[in-house]
Amino acid sequence: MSDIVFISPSREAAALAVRMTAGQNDITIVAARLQEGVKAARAAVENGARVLVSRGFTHYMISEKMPHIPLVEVEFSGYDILRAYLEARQTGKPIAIVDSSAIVEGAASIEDILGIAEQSVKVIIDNYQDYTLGIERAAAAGAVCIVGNQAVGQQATARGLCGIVISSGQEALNRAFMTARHLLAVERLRDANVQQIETIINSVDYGILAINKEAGITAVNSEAERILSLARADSAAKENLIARLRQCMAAGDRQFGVIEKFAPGVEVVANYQSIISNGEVIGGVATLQELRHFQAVERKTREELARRGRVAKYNFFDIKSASPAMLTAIADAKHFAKYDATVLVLGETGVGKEYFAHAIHLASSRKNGPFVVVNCAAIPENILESELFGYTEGAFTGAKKGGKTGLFEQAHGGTIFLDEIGEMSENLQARLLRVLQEHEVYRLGDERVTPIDIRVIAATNRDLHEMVQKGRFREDLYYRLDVLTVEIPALRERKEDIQAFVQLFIAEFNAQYRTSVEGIAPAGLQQLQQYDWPGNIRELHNIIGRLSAQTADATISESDVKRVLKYRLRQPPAQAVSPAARSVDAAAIREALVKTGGNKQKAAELLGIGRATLWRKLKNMD
Ligand SMILES: Nc1ncnc2c1ncn2[C@@H]1O[C@H](COP(=O)(O)OP(=O)(O)OP(=O)(O)O)[C@@H](O)[C@H]1O
Repeated sequence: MSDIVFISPSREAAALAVRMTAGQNDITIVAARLQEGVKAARAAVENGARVLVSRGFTHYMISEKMPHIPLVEVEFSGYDILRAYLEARQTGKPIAIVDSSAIVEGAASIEDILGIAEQSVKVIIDNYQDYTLGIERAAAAGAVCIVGNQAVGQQATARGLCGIVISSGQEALNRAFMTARHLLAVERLRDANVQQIETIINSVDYGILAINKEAGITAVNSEAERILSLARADSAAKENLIARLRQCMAAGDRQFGVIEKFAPGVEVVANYQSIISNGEVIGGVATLQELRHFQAVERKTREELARRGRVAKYNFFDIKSASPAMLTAIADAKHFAKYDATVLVLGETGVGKEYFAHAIHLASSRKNGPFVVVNCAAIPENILESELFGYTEGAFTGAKKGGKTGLFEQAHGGTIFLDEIGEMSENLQARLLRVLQEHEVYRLGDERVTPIDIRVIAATNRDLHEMVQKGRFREDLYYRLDVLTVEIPALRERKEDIQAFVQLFIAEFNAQYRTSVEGIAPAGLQQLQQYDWPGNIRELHNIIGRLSAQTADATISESDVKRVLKYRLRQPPAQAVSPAARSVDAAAIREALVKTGGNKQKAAELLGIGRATLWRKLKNMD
């Protein structure tokens, strides 16, 4: 079956159409009239016909019974009527035309041309069932030769009159077929559009349900069907949804984020929106998403942030102490967390400044935002600048295609932790000051400013005040940073915490190394408490790691501890020493690097200092 089907009420027209379309297979011709014609039309559509063509009352009946199918009417042309009249005139009998108003009115001008207008009878019939009546009226008016459509012609002949059939000629059929082909092209275009829209609405991961002005559903995607089927009373949920949508349409507005309870345990976040065309509400569309989907997305976002190291891991629960100085620091930090202001964390290397930064972020209103850690000493200055501020494509040789978002921008809505702020170059200090003052950043190579909403937590083990006096740190930046200050005491000032850390770290390494160390001998603990801990908790952590790996027994003995501490580069001093004396000197660094074959990570561990601290010190060594 072709896409176009011509249901021809007349056999002659059907035969003509077959001749006309020979060699083309886009039109199928079926000869059938009236009820049979409708049946044939139905069968054609069932077999895939997209456009129908018909004529006269058969056309009229198909259009009545199948209003949604594109249907073209073969209209008689002036030639067709003229041909019928010429044939009628040849009989020499009184002529009448019996047909629909369009044909009868069209015939009037032809009668004028032929000069037979005066004597001919005109009968208009508006319903195909009226044609018998029409013929009788024509006969009563004295007509013998009856011109009309196929049904009229045949009926007149059957009544003993002379029936002349107006049959569609080539021109009328040509015109009808051209219109049908054009309609088919439009249909195909519409199919493609519908297909495209259907694919789009089915590819989104939320439900879409649209209705027209009369509340008839015009679109529903598979996700909407799935969500609706979750509600056991499926149709009730749908009714409810449509009622809500109609309310929204009546007001011509939209409602976003409405939580609807569809069924026990099934909550849906719905958005309702009116569809407005030419200032008139012509429908509405609802989008639906299960609440648990949002929760999953939020979880995924957090996981993604965690994967990229953009999430804080420690909170105040992880920072415990029995030392009064430390308890003060914790209380200060908890208090400051509530204010959305810059915090400066001071303390020697390895005291846990970063732990504090994590905890402050998680106790603040920004806890769900990103937490970005930047170690200003670990990254060379020019790289640090592009890392912090980002750059546009082509900003410098080697700039990544598409540019890069800076860490300040990545921290938007959250906190950026600038560790080792004392190591920042003057240029970067100036740029940071601007960020703190203006709350905006410029990417390298870009004129445009990007507003950002971040909280800065800065940390240093340097004496910033002294650096300001020596002109090595900007005074204005120092005063901006030194507002909410937390000072973390060194481990040697809180020896009461050593035992708890030892237990904590033993458990950590047991899990990591699959060992089963149970504890430490009191004399061993005493040794640890006498040690100076220049590398603070980080150093203690490393020492316990080594002891856990080396100890063969369940308990770490005094001699184990002594042996490990003996290998420390600096022996524990008898009493507290000045900060200058505590610092790891250049000779010790060289020795550590020699011992570790130049491995900086291992050298830092051996020295009990952070890797970043080692890099910084190396930078300052000649
Ligand atoms: N509260 C704590 N609980 C457990 N371990 C801790 C704690 N605080 C610090 N540590 C240990 O000490 C190490 C150093 O901590 P952190 O990085 O926070 O110190 P820091 O003061 O920022 O050091 P640096 O100045 O060298 O950057 C951590 O990796 C961890 O092993």
